[in-house]
Amino acid sequence: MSSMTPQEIVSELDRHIVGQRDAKRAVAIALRNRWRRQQVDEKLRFEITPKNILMIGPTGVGKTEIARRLARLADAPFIKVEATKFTEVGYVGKDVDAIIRDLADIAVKQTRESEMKKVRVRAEDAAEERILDILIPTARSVESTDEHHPATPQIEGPARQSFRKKLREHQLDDKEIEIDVADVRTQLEIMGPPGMEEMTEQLRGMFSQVGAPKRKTRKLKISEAMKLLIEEEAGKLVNEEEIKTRAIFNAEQNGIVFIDEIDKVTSRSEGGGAEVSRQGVQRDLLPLVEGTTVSTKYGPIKTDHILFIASGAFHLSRPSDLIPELQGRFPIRVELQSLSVQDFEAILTQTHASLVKQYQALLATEKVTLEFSPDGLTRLAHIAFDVNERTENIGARRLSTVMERLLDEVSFDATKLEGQTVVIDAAYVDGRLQELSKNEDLSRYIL
Ligand SMILES: Nc1ncnc2c1ncn2[C@@H]1O[C@H](COP(=O)(O)OP(=O)(O)OP(=O)(O)O)[C@@H](O)[C@H]1O
Repeated sequence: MSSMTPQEIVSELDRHIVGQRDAKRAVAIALRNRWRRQQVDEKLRFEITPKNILMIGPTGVGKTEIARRLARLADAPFIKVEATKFTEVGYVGKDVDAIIRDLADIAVKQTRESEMKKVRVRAEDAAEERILDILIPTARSVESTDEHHPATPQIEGPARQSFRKKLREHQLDDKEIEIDVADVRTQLEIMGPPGMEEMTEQLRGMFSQVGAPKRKTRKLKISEAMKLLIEEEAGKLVNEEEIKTRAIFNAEQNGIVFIDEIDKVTSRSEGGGAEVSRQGVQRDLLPLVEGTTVSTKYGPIKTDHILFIASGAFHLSRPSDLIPELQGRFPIRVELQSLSVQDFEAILTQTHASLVKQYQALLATEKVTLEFSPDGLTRLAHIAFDVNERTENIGARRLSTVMERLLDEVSFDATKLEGQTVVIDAAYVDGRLQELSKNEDLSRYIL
C-alpha cells in the first residue's frame, strides 16, 4: 500500500497531467485515506468506507488519466468501464458483477507479475543451469531429473565455466538447442453460469488433473530458450495459492473502479423504456458501491473498500438526476476544467512522456533530429484548440490527431532524412495544417 502523502501524490500526478488541481487533490486524499484507514484500530477500520469521487468535466480533459495514474502510483488494480455498456440490448441485470470479476483477473495478473519479478534472479540462475546442462550433459543432469531432489551440484569444471562465461556475454545467443518445456495445453474451456464461478473453477481444476501436464521438446535459439526457461522456472518458484489470496486482498483493499459516462444513465424526466433501463443500471451498480460480495473464480470478493470513481460530462443532466442512493455514495464532487491553448502547449511539452518527446524518440531511431521551436508549438496548440472549437471538442485527444497530420511527411520520409535536423516552426506548422484547419469539412475528417 502506498504511503505517499497527498502532496507527494499530487506532485507525481503533475508530471503527467496538466492543471486539474481539484481532481488531483481529491484522488490524493482518497488514496491517503486508504493508508490512514490501515493504521486505524481494527474494530473501527471495518467501519470506515471509502469516500467515492464523482468527476465532472468535458471529454478528454484528464479524468481517466488522473485515475489511471493514481492506480499506477499505488500499484492498485484498476478497471475502467462505461456505464452505458449496461444499457445495451441483451444486457441481463446483475451483469455488473462482471466488473469485479474483471478486476479480480487484473489483480491476479498484477500480483503474479510482481511475484515473478521477486524470484527473477533465482529463475535466471536456474534457467542458466538448465541450459548449461543441455550444452554439457553432466552426471547431474543425466542421473537426476527429479526437481525435488536434485543431485548434489557438481564442482564446476572448466568447460562449464567457459560456457557459462560465453552464455553471459551473449556469445551463444544464436546457437540452437533443444529444450524440454511444458506444453501450452489447449485448455478445456468450462463456462459456468454467472455467480457460480467457484464451482466452475473447481470443475476446471478436476478436468485439468485428468491429464498430467505434457512436456514437449522444442528447438530454439538460446536467447529464446532462455526467456522460456526463465518463465518456467519463475512459475515453479511462485506459489499460486498465495498469489490468489494476495490478489483478492489487493482487489478488496486497493482496487479502483472507474465508471465512465455515468451521466448517460441518469434518469431524465421523459420516461419511457430507455429511462427504465438507465435507472436499472444505477440500481444494479448500487450494491457494488454500497458493499456486497461478488464470487469470482479466485474466491469471494467484498466490494466495501473498493474505491469507485465515476465520471461524466453532465451536459444534459446533473448529478442530482442520479438516484438518491447513488448520489449519497459519491460524496466528493470535483469539476475538471476545459483545457486552454496554454494547457495544450504544456501537455505537448512538459508532461513526462509528452507527444513531442515521443515523436522525437521515434524519429531519433532513424537518426532524424526533430526540433520544435517555441513559436511552432504555440501555433500547433492554437490550431488544435481552434479545431476543437469549430468541430467537436475532444479535448487533449485533438493533439494526437493534429500532431500525426503535422508529422505525416517527416514520418514517411524519415529514412531519406537520415542525419538531418527538421525544425518545426510556425511556418512549418502553417504550411502543413493551416488550410486543413480552416476547412471545417476537411477538419472533421482529418484532424
Ligand atoms: N490535463 C491533461 N494533461 C495531460 N494530458 C491530458 C490531459 N487531459 C487529457 N490528456 C490526454 O488526453 C487523452 C484523453 O484523456 P482522458 O482519457 O483522461 O479523457 P477523459 O477526461 O477521461 O474523457 P472521457 O470521459 O471521454 O474518457 C489522454 O491520452 C491524456 O493523456
